[in-house]
Amino acid sequence: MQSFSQDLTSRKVDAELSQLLQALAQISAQISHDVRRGALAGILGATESENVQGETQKKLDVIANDLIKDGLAKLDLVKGIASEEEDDVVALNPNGRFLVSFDPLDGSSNIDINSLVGTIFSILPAPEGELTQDSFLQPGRQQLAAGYVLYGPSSLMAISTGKGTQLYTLDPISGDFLLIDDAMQIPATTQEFAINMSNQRFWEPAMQNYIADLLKGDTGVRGKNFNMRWIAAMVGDVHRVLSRGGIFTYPTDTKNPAKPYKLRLMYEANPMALLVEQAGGLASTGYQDILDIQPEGIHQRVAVVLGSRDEVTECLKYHG
Ligand SMILES: O=P(O)(O)OC[C@H]1O[C@](O)(COP(=O)(O)O)[C@@H](O)[C@@H]1O
Ligand SMILES: [Mg+2]
Ligand SMILES: [Mg+2]
Repeated sequence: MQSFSQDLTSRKVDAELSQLLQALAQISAQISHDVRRGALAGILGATESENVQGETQKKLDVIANDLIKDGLAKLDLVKGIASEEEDDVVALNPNGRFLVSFDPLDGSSNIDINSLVGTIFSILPAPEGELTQDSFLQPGRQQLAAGYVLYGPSSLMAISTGKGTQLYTLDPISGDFLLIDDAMQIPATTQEFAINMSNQRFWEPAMQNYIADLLKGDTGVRGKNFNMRWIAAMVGDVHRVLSRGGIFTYPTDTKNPAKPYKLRLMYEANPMALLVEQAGGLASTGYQDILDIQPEGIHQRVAVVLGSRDEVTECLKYHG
């Protein structure tokens, strides 16, 4: 099996981008090690602080954030970072070629129940001049690379540098990620959907009608039965979609009018959209391809509908 670094070389990935991706892989291996030790590594439970989005930070949110921030600071390649757990952008090397946005720990509510969590990241080219939030506000199509690491029964890493989506598994003995799928492909059709059904009454009519037709199964217009899954960690739900197909959505809702969307564009939706598109799937807000959105803020939230091409297309018909 090829190691991650061998695979990047054989794909002719730019040497510095490759170095940055390998650093992210190494840091993730460290996070994986801490996740695996659980209570023994002192990672469980909450801190006394909140992030800029008003969410209580879990200890592992902060530990993972600091591991990534400190690891990237050592590299000299990164001009700045934007993280779910940092209010503002953090400047690193003024001459760095890259910007990295990341969700250090996705699925925070799963940590204390020993369920799936992961890390999601997105790499953009660094514009000239002083680093500000504006430096990051580039549409997702500009991403040079994106990936996630899923800390599950085994730790897996999915990466795209814009030429397909590759999957690697962590060998916990050597600490290396090894290539296990060099071209992930999402089946175009599916009978599986993922949505937080408890928000049903708050969705807009388009989503209400689409899900209602899935629930009618072979007695309704879809003429087939659907199964439902919800891991409550986007990284786990998207990994399932990449592995065996499906549709995953966190749609617009009116539960909290000040917060109509849940998922963050820069470090959740954009990187996942690149991985999904590069594996033959679609990623939309319901009205626009996620990768075409012109971002307006580093912590901006968006509606997300992604997965199997034909099923996402079906869902988009309801949106008009
Ligand atoms: O609590 P809900 O409504 O099930 O939401 C789950 C969603 O929230 C998230 O956990 C948000 O991510 P964070 O844990 O990084 O804040 C997504 O990964 C997931 O899809
Ligand atoms: Mg998240
Ligand atoms: Mg998070």
